[in-house]
Parts: sequence; C-alpha cells; structure tokens
Amino acid sequence: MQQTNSMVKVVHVAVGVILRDSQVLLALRSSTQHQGGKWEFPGGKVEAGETVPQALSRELYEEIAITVTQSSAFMQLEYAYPEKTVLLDIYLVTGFDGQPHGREGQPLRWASSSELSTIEFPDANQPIVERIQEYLSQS
Ligand SMILES: Nc1nc2c([nH]c(=O)n2[C@H]2C[C@H](O)[C@@H](COP(=O)(O)OP(=O)(O)OP(=O)(O)O)O2)c(=O)[nH]1
Ligand SMILES: [Mg+2]
Repeated sequence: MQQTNSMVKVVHVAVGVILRDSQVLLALRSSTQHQGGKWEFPGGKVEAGETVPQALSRELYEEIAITVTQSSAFMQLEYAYPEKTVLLDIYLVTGFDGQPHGREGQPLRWASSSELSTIEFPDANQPIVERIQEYLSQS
C-alpha cells in the first residue's frame, strides 16, 4: 500500500532564530543526534499540552540557558527525512535575558547573514536560511 503523508507521524519542533546585532545564534548538534554534527537553530520537540511559544521558551532555557522575552512567529516548514517527518515551527527571538551557553556541552556560535551560506545545517533548513537572509537584508 502506498504510504500517504497522513499515515506518517510528524514530529512537531519549536525552533528559535535568536537575533542580536544582525547575527543569529547557532548550536552544534551532537554527533549522536538525528542530523548530528550539523549546526542548528536551538529548539526541540513540542510536548503534549504545550503551545509552541511555551515549548520554545522551555527548550531555550534547557539547552542554552536564556529566558525569552520577545518572540514572533516567523515560518513553518514540514520536511520528510527518510527516517522521520518534522514540522518545524520557527520563531524569531528578538529579546532574551541571560548569557547563552551550551548547557549540554554543545558549542554555540553567532553567525552573520553571509556566514549562514557557508555553514552546514540539517537538510530541512535551507528555506529557513534564505528567509533569514532576506529578513536581515531588510532590517
Ligand atoms: N532544534 C532544531 N531541530 C531541527 C532543526 N532542523 C531540523 O531538521 N531539526 C530536526 C532535527 C530533529 O529531528 C528535530 C528536533 O529535535 P531535537 O533533537 O532538537 O529535540 P529535543 O531538543 O526535544 O531533543 P531530545 O530531548 O529529543 O534529545 O528537528 C533546527 O534548525 N533546529
Ligand atoms: Mg533540541
């Protein structure tokens, strides 16, 4: 039987594009994770009963120790990896408290718009990178 999209479990992920001085904060996914060894926008899975902004705030506090004070919906993207399908719910984070650091030992870096073109992201991320570059060129 042909597998249709409705039969595939979709993993809902809250993703933060954290902005400061026209740069974006990235975290290195550990080699043991799905899409490991690539740079990501910090975030994680939305848990049952959570809104996306709640999941985003929780994940950014858990992963990089910041408290989100200002965010807005940016884009949504569904992407089918061979092993799973993800729905990335992407928010711009334009205000936060605290000094970001990788609480799980993961390296962090700030990247400028042009640097984003040279960094290896998970396969789903290309449209996100393009929209960020468009956004930064207008601001
Ligand atoms: N955080 C994040 N996840 C991404 C990006 N692009 C992308 O394809 N993903 C995928 C990879 C994973 O399959 C999924 C996110 O899962 P995750 O591993 O961050 O989830 P989590 O933080 O809840 O971690 P865990 O507790 O399951 O280990 O979304 C991205 O830019 N940021
Ligand atoms: Mg995560």
